[in-house]
Amino acid sequence: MSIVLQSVSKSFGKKEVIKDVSFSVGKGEIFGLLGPSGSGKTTLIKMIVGIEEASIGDANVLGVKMPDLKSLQKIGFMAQSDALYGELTGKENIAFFAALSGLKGKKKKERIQYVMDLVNLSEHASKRTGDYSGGMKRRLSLAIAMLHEPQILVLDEPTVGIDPILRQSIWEELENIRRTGTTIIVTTHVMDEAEKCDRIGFIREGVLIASGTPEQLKSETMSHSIEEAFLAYGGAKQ
Ligand SMILES: Nc1ncnc2c1ncn2[C@@H]1O[C@H](COP(=O)(O)OP(=O)(O)OP(=O)(O)O)[C@@H](O)[C@H]1O
Repeated sequence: MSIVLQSVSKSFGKKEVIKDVSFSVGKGEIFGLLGPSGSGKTTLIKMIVGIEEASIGDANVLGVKMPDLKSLQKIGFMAQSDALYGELTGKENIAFFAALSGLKGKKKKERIQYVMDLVNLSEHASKRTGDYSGGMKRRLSLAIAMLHEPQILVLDEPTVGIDPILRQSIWEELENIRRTGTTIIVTTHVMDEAEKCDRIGFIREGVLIASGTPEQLKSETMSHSIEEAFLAYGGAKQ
């Protein structure tokens, strides 16, 4: 298993925002965390990346208990807001992050070209990112998260603010990345995106109320859609 959460709880002060959550994600799997705003999705993935530490329980990534600095090499993280330098071009931004991750010379050049092609940004590489559209910025952030060939890709709402056509293209990119054996965990509150995941976890008020393949979750609740299934498990309206 690439990611294993065992009875993880997280409190901020007296407020427990994650309550006894357990799930695991296998190599090459796309796992979606679905739940309304404030349900705890970001906090869960921050514990997987090691930005937050579980108050109780263990978050393990590739067999190592997080947080663990060395494991960061193996994880690509795309946060909810894009951390780009608006004055720099797409290529300069990506070269900056490539240098930070220790890539050099020919390998660096090759990786930059590869990830820029993967997210369809090569022809915009010389434009200032300050002039990029929201979707282009998200795609550049995705390219940056993938630069160092991470075994695990953690994406917090990668398609928020992106139109349906671009969203489709990002999902096609995720499929391509997964085919290379990369494990992907993604948060969303878009129901039709959840259908594209191999398995989904429904989160409500810090509790994992159900998990399984989209088909399982729908058939167990005799639902026609993921949204219906979410409501049937007791999830709140989006
Ligand atoms: N550093 C923090 N200190 C205190 N409370 C926090 C902190 N981070 C998150 N929370 C609280 O934890 C709860 C879960 O937040 P979280 O950001 O994980 O939700 P989310 O499901 O990712 O929401 P969204 O979809 O809006 O990003 C919220 O009530 C939030 O206010």
